[in-house]
Amino acid sequence: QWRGVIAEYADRLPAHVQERVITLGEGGTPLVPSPTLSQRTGAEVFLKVEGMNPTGSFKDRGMTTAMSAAAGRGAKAVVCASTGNTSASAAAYATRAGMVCAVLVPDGKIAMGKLSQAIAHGATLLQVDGNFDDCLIAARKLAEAYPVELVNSVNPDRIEGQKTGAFEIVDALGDAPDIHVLPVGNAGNITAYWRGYREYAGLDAGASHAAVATRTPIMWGFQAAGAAPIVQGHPIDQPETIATAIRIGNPASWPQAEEARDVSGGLIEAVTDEQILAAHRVLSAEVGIFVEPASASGVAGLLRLSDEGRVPAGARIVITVTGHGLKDPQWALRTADGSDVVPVRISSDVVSIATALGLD
Ligand SMILES: Cc1ncc(COP(=O)(O)O)c(/C=C/C(=O)C(=O)O)c1O
Repeated sequence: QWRGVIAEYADRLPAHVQERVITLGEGGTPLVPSPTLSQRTGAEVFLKVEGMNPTGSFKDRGMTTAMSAAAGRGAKAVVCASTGNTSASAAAYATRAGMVCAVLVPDGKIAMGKLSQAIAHGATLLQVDGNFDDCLIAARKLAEAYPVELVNSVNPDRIEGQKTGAFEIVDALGDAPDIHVLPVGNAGNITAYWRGYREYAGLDAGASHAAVATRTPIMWGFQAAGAAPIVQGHPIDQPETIATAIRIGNPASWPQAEEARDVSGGLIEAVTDEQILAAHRVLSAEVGIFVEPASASGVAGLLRLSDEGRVPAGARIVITVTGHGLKDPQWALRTADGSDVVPVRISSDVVSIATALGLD
């Protein structure tokens, strides 16, 4: 029985998250080989399916540690800014911890699934007149001025929890992959994976443990073209993308993301909304995995680099797909040209149904 991220990796996590463990059984997510993407790219491609966490995204890895640390300090309330998944996760884990949860989200830019989760778990949700970056500034000021703990990925305990995704991949494959691919929004996750891979290779804080991996991977991060500050080299005041989870113009972990890119010999590039939606459809229609649009950004990037002949043949590649498709299901109900897919309405007689199914 998987015991959750803190119990499974206790010797690799700080003591202050272990005094009062708040867990919903997060982590231990599937690492699924993808013959479809392997054939398309000439590499050996695996998907780390983080939509299989308790609240449907990778955020749970960092929320168990951040909420446990807050509980250990006797906190009674937490706050976060969010494009949606952090708020869904914070609301669930705050409920588990018996704490009050306030979430600040960009007005009208949160996917319905995530909104319903935050409400279902009883969070106080404020739709702020501004974008995610404005929400994060407000949340940081609130936590400084009032007795509420900030659980965004600027909180180091979030990064500590999220690094366990890298541990699980090495534990499953026997070593680090050649290349790790993932979306980049606020850049906490690329920071966390890079930390996890380095520690498992016996570097940094991992130097006090026996190395599990013989190497670290090359890190490939992808931003949405309309929200690509790291790619452009400057903050984006009005970030725009249908991938609302990564609609972020001024990443909180910007320097750390650049360090992961540069030290690993990797890259951070942009993919268009069209490429993201095409990858989203490849995943659901050919691979069998349903993700929310932002989560397909890494697959979109890998497919583009493959088309450009930039994917090393035979490379072992892991792509983190970060959130479940149920978070933002509208994108499965639209065709490529944006028209709505309406399920066929039909009478109940079996002949009509057989005809509609092309069976007769
Ligand atoms: C599905 C999904 N995929 C990728 C990202 C980008 O990860 P980071 O680069 O670590 O920010 C997010 C981020 C969401 C939030 O930032 C939030 O929920 O406030 C996400 O929900």
